[in-house]
Amino acid sequence: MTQLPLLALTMGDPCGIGPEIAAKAFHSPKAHENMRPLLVGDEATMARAVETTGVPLTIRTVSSVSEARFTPGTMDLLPVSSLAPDEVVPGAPTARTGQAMIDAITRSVDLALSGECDAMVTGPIHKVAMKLAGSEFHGHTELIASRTRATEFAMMMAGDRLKVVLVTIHIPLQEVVRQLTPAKITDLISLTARSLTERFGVESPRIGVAGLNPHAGEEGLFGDEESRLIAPAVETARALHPECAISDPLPPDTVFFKAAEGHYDAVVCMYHDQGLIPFKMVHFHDGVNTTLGLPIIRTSVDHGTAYDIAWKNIASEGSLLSAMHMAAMQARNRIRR
Ligand SMILES: NC(=O)C1=CN([C@@H]2O[C@H](COP(=O)(O)OP(=O)(O)OC[C@H]3O[C@@H](n4cnc5c(N)ncnc54)[C@H](O)[C@@H]3O)[C@@H](O)[C@H]2O)C=CC1
Ligand SMILES: NCC(=O)COP(=O)(O)O
Repeated sequence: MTQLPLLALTMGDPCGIGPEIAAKAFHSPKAHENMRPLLVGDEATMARAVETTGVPLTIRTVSSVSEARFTPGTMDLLPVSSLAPDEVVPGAPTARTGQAMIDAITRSVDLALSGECDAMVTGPIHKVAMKLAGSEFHGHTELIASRTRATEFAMMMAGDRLKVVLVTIHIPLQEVVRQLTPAKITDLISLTARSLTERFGVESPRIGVAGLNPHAGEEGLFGDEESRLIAPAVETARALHPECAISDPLPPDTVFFKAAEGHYDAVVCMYHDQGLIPFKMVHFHDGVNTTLGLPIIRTSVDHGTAYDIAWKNIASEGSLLSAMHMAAMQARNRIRR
């Protein structure tokens, strides 16, 4: 990469806060520090977002990436949909608004796969809107993995103090134990180790592994998943990654504060909220969601569509700016290696 990393940003669900935070982020001087952002989305929706937020930003539509100029004060926008203003009602997604947000994602994936951009950064989408548009996928992670033909992928939530990676993602709690296997846990630890090195530049990763049960099972008194599933997975992962320090299954109530104090580069978590509750307590306004294991770089905001405050000019663009900077950082690390 001879130039600054080029990022394709999706506007997210038009009925949520995505367009507003994109307008605010593009207006921020931080959006042009060491990167070149291009918005992929809907022109009329973005024009309304600029008006709603009151940011002095000129929208410049382009028909290809090569036409973008990346001038501060200007948003280069590659249109992929043409929603009429009255089609976008805050908090009320339709099949058409859902399709518009999906089209922005798929176009950005294709730009990243073809090398026309160096990374993609996604705005928040609503899972119901995906369903209304007829998508078979629950969220970005599954859609992007399918389009890039990735078979081994994972959700990492990343911030300066805490990084968590999830063995299981969007499934009911009662399914979690059924879906945990030593092979799945080993693969996830292994993907975390490789990604910390390749994407984050950590040469000898220190990985904390959370247990599942209170007190990590308390020697079998409160459950045996630690000894039966997690400890064997850790042993295999240690043999595969002698360069890493991988913990035993640790009590989940203390592993996160130790990680936030710098003892671990990432914590492997057994289920969604085990990782996301401590993560959002620490990093709600600057945290990033990034997908590991893809052939492209993808980061995202850590929050959702916030329908309750959509189009009210309240939403913070902090997480989106962090996601942009993390995408640029990963793109630079990939080139360096
Ligand atoms: N990256 C993505 O696309 C994500 C999408 N989602 C999806 O978003 C939808 C709504 O999810 P919820 O659980 O309601 O979470 P949410 O993050 O949309 O909202 C939770 C609370 O945080 C507030 N909030 C969220 N983002 C904010 C921001 N930037 N500034 C200020 N306040 C903010 C909201 O107003 C609300 O009170 C769901 O469909 C969920 O699956 C959730 C997380 C990430
Ligand atoms: N809890 C994170 C979340 O729901 C985001 O999912 P995705 O759209 O990034 O797959």
